[in-house]
Amino acid sequence: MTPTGTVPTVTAAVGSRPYAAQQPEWPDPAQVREVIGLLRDRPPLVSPAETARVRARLAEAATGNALLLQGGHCAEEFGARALREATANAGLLRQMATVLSCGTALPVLPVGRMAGQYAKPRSRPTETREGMELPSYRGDAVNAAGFSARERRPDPRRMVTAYDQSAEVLLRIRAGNAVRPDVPGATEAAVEGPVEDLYVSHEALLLDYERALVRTDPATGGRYASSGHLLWIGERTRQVDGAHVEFAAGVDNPVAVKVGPTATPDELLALAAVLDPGMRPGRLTFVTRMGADRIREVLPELVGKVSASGSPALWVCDPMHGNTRTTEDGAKTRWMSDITDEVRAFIAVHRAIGTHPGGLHLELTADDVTECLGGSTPVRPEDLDRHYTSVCDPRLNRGQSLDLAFFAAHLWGTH
Ligand SMILES: O=C[C@H](O)[C@H](O)COP(=O)(O)O
Ligand SMILES: C=C(OP(=O)(O)O)C(=O)O
Ligand SMILES: [Mn+2]
Repeated sequence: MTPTGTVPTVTAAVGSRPYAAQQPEWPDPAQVREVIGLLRDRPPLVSPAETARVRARLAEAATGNALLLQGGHCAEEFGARALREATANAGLLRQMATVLSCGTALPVLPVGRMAGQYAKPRSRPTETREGMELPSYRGDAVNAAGFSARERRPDPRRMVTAYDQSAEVLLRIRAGNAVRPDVPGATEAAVEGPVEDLYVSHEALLLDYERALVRTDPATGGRYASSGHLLWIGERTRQVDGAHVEFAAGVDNPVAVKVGPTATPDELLALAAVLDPGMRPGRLTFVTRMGADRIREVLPELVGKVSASGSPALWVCDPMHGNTRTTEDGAKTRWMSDITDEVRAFIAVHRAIGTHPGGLHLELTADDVTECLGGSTPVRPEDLDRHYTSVCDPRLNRGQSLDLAFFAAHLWGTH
């Protein structure tokens, strides 16, 4: 197996507007304008009060008094099956949060990669199979995963479906927040306990969609992104002078930035200055995704210099994206041993510096998939094609997710 590397895209300014990396090539600009108009008229998916609540909870994590548990699909899909999965995944995240909270004696904020995770950055603009070259799949908000010219053609009307599907997912999550059916023994009275309401997050990648859903907070007059509570900027679009950072700087939501092993302290200091000039705990999260083989070498200097600058950024570990490997058959996978090793190193680095290891960011599903390898009921290389359904990156299945929650609870509690 070979490691799958990532290289941040180089930006180039176009006119006075910052360059937006990783955007689809929409075939019909008039249709894009029409869709943007439709989205501008839709009600907000999340309220400013909810986003402010998430920010306050993240501020507690940033000051060492809570943890963030972010998780869900790499790429959500449209359709009824995905809605059932969203309910199951929300239940799994709540269970994991309970495990982590009991093991660490800290409140754990569960945040789904859900209700908006429909756009994907890709390493290559096209994909070639058996001599046929087509545009890469960029998430259900852009095109379809099937390998035909019709399915891969970017269709802006999919952004309206992304909005509608997000609204459906949110309905289910809100219902779960009210009754919490998936936490064993949970009753209305137990809601006071370690399980928090679940909120939603996604990568703010598709700027036509995100910009169309920016709303004004009637209480403050501020601008906020109404597409999700917590938005993040990916490793491939985190250029400090790029359009994604400009977008995030212009909204009041809590924002996160993915940070890979090629990041420099100066890049993170510049991002902190642009995204969190007021140094307000809860506003900015750095999600580090270094890879088990690089984290010990790369993370200490980044954390050391950013925290020495006075930035109150929350630090969270994504042990998935630096540990992707491709099998000889071309399937992307990840080993539980690499994932747990990166989490262990993440905690050790923060403990050594005296900063707070503030949580986890995971790709997972409650379904019994065979996409990541290992675990207490191990998935073996020969199992991979038995139930591999991800349209993008390999996810932990239910058992592997719970394994990781128990492992992390133990590590956080003892290190
Ligand atoms: O999360 C998704 C992937 O890491 C990202 O889209 C890159 O995947 P790719 O290398 O298959 O394009
Ligand atoms: C693309 C992703 O991550 P990253 O930007 O860290 O590569 C992702 O979270 O699916
Ligand atoms: Mn992914």
